[in-house]
Amino acid sequence: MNGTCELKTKVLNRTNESKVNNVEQETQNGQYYANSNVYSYESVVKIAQFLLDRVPFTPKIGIICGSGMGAYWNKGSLAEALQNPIKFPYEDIPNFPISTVEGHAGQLVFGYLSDVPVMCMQGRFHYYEGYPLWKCAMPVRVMKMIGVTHLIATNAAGGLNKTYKVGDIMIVKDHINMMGFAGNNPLQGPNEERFGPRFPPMNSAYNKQLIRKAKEIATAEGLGDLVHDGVYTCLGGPSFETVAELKMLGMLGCDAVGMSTVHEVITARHCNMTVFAFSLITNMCITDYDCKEEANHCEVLDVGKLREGDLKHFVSKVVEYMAQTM
Ligand SMILES: O=P(O)(O)O[C@@H]1C[C@H](O)[C@@H](CO)O1
Ligand SMILES: Nc1nc2[nH]cnc2c(=O)[nH]1
Repeated sequence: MNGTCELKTKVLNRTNESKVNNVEQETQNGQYYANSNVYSYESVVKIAQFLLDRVPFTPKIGIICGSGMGAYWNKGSLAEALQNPIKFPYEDIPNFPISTVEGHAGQLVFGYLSDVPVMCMQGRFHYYEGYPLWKCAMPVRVMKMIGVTHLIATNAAGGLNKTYKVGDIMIVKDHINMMGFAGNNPLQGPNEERFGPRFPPMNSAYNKQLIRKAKEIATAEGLGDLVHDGVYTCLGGPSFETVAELKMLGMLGCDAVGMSTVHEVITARHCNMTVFAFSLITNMCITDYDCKEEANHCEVLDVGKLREGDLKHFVSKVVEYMAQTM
C-alpha cells in the first residue's frame, strides 16, 4: 500500500523537551539505581493527582493509541472521537515524558466513548525514542492511580502470519517478550510492592473473556473477516526487521511484530489491571529476499487512517461491553 503519505511535519523541538531528562529522581531508600524505576510511587501519585484535580470524572478504562490511531492531524482517529474531551499535552503534565514520533500526538485525553468515561494516551513512548522501558510504561501506572482497572492497548504491527492481510486486526492473545530475553524488562530494578509483586505471572496476561467477546463483537459489526487472534512480539526498533529476523520470529510462533505494547502490558498486569490489546496490521512482513518492497512508517500511518472508522467503532463497542462487566 503506497498511497499518499499524509505525514505532516511535526515540530519535535518543543520548548519543554528538556523535561524529558528532568524527572524527579525520588527512589526507594533515597538511593539512585542506574536502571531502576526512578518514578517512585509518590511521584506517580503526584502526576495522577495533577490530572484528577482537573478532570471532573474518574475513568476506569484506559486506552493507548498506536501509530496512526492517535495522530493529531487525523480528526477521525479514535482519540479524536472522545466526547467532551479534556486534553493535557504531555509537556503540560509535570514529570511526563513527551512523544517524538509522527503519528503520536502527545497528549492525554479524558472524555466519553459510548457514554463511558475513558482516558486515552494519544501517543505513546517507545524504547527507540531513548526512553527506558519503565519510562515508556509509566503512564500505565498513572492510569492505575487514577482508578483505571481495564487497559486497551493498541498498536500498529507488521503481519508475519501469512493468512493476515494489510488492514486486518489481530487481537493479542499472548506475547513474546523478546527484549526480556536479553534482561530488559520494565519491572527491572527494586520492586515497589504498592504497585505489585516482585514476580508477576504473565500466563494469563490477556483477558480471555474479553478476547472471546471482542471476536463476537467484530462478527456482529461486520468486521469478522478482518479479525484474528495471535501472538505479538516487540522489538526495540527503530529499524524494521531483516528477512532473517522475520523468518526466525515466524518460526518462534509470532504472528505480528511491533515496537511497543509488551512493556505496557507487563506493567499493567503487575498492578493487576485487566488487559485487552490488538494490533492493526499495517504492512506484511517481508520474508522473501527477492521482494523489492520495503517497510516504511508512511505506510503504517496511511493504513491507520484507512481503518480509523472501523477501529473507532470496534473500540467503542469493546468499551461498551467492558463497562457492563464492571
Ligand atoms: O506505537 P506503535 O507500536 O503503534 O508504533 C509502531 C511501531 C513503531 O513505533 C512504528 C513503526 O512504523 O509503528
Ligand atoms: N517492528 C515492527 N514494527 C512495526 N510497526 C508497524 N509495522 C511494523 C513492522 O513491520 N515491524
